[in-house]
Amino acid sequence: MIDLKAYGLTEINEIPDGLLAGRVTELRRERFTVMTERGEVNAVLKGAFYHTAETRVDFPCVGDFVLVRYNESGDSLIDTLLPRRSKFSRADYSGHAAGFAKTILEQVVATNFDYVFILSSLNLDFNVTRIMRYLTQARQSGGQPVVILTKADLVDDYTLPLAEVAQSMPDVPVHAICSHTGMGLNELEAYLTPGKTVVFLGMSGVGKSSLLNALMEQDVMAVQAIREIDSRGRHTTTHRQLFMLPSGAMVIDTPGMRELGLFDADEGIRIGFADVEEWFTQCRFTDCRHQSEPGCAILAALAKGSLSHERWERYLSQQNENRFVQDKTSYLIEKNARNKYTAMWSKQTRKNGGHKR
Ligand SMILES: Nc1nc2c(ncn2[C@@H]2O[C@H](COP(=O)(O)OP(=O)(O)OP(=O)(O)O)[C@@H](O)[C@H]2O)c(=O)[nH]1
Ligand SMILES: [Zn+2]
Repeated sequence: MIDLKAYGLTEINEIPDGLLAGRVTELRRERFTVMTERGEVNAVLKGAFYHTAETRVDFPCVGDFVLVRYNESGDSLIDTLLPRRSKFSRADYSGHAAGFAKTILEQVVATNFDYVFILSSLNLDFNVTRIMRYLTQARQSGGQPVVILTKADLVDDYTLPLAEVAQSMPDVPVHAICSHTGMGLNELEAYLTPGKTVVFLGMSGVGKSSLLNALMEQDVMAVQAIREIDSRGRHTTTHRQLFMLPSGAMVIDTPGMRELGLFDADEGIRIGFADVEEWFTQCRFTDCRHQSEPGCAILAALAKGSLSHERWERYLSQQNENRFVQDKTSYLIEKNARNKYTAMWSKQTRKNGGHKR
């Protein structure tokens, strides 16, 4: 018998006959893995979910507590979604579920977590404003925010950024860690107690997989460098989405949670490149692609030298990854613009005898 308290189930009213309480540990398409007191079961939703759900918000996701009708010889049936104490959701434009949902505006990506670890890297792109924006998001989710400054080994002195965060958000705990050496991980033990659940929020590359691996004491997630080499995708070792740590705490890591980080990266770019985006307001056409349009303020600024080529290129490439996640069409338009621009510029550079202007 598995005690579901270990999985974070706190209170439960009387369970109707024939049903078992459980927690969703994995979700792929419409197939669920649910941990129950009888162990892990495969489950699908009972039909009523599809008939009565207004939006996908009403569908169970990873982290949810549910009641299942246990089936010994096949799929169990998820009968009831229990109330959530916290959740993260994202806008969903996929339309996959259009057949049974009227409006798909929100897709829940993780629920019933106790802590939101806001990860931010101490090297290059350390940015307190961005951390504050994540903090707002974390507070709205219902989880308790904790700021984690990663890659402490890459800076000479992390006490300054640490103090800066502490001063800007006095009521939020902040810790500096290094997942490679294990430095600072002991400070996280206070949160990672049995039955507690954590989610990680933060931009791509801040070290979410690395921290998860360090806490799991084994490689359950491929970190970026490895991923590029074997190109087999993110989940090389396991497809688990709710991880039980050796400490008895759990980490929810769903693709949707990772996308939240990317969405926010867009705002980070907007702030970091406000000077570039300022030019857009001066283009003659509001839908200017800044390629060859007449009256394009970007092209004019580039020609005059009031906007440097390097900065424009950096802006375009930073938009890149983020766009791809948000909207594949605009990503392709952007990519096209970038290629054209690079080709044009290198032609020009060659004309100038190899010197970039
Ligand atoms: N020096 C140093 N590098 C680190 C540390 N943690 C992570 N990294 C490196 O940072 C890169 C990104 O790490 P990941 O753990 O894949 O980052 P992520 O947040 O999971 O990225 P996404 O999967 O894109 O969301 C990798 O090259 C890691 O080796 C650290 O503590 N110190
Ligand atoms: Zn323009």
